[in-house]
Amino acid sequence: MPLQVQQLNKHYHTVTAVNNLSFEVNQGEIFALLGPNGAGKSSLVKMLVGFTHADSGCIKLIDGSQSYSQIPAHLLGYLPEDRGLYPEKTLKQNLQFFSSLHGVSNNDFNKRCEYWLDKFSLSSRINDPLKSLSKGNQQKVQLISAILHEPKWVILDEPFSGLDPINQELVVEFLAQLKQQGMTVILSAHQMAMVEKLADRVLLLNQGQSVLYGDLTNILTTQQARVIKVQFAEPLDELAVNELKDKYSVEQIKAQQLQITLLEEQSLNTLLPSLLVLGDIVELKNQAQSLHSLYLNAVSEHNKKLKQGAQL
Ligand SMILES: Nc1ncnc2c1ncn2[C@@H]1O[C@H](COP(=O)(O)OP(=O)(O)OP(=O)(O)O)[C@@H](O)[C@H]1O
Repeated sequence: MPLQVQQLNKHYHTVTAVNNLSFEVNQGEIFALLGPNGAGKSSLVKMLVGFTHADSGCIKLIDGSQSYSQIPAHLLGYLPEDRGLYPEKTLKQNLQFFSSLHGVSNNDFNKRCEYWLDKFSLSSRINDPLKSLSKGNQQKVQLISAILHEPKWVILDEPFSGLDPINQELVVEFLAQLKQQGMTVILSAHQMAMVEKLADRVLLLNQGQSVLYGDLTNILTTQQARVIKVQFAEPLDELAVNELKDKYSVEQIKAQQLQITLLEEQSLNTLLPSLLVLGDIVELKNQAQSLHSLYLNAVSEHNKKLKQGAQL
């Protein structure tokens, strides 16, 4: 396992940014860090790249026979939260500067620069000052600057931010291509539709804690089995529905239709008798879940648990 994070903690004064976090990133995968604003994603990324240090816990990266306590600069391509290129310099000068820091030869630089600028439809702007580009196009140049040296590990903090849907799709292709070339990609993002297309595995953070973690396809399939849509023959009695709401997470979609999300400790077997009391069932089926709705549910459940814990 090339990257292992164990029981990591990071505090800023009274704020716990990362709370007892453990996870692993497999070589060659696209690993998505998700979570609401302030969940701790950037704090975690800064520790992974060695910009800040954990208060406790450990990070272990294995590369061949070497072991590191962060992702070392020579293996890393990094798109930081605070973007930092030189606005007065041309696209080529910016890209050349970052490549030279990593010792990329002129020949390799020219080939890769031409290739990626073409991919992002920026070839005609190569000699323009960066500041003359739109914000989104500047972001694309910054993405290219992070990978021109073809690092083994790529960490991208919000690569989709500020991009229109067409350019978001281009970044999806860009990331898929990095994976194809054998790079391991860790990205933080708020665009669940993009993450769903791309990510092999995800870690959803809320208030510094892990809320969902694992293989994305498995998570979506498991969750689909937990969300049940039930169609009744007759409109439902309000009091009876409220009683069901005391025991289950229930959303009344129409007068004759409910959607129930089962918690981990609940099952369809125990739910069924409570449903039959409500009336005749016409149809009962699993509801496909998007990562977006899964994210909202998981964060909301976690916030409820934290609130209940605080009240005890
Ligand atoms: N340098 C700092 N000093 C004090 N508090 C900080 C610092 N950096 C982060 N925090 C706090 O740590 C928590 C986690 O912040 P972080 O930036 O890691 O979240 P995030 O998930 O990256 O958020 P976003 O999606 O908005 O970028 C927040 O409460 C934030 O205010």
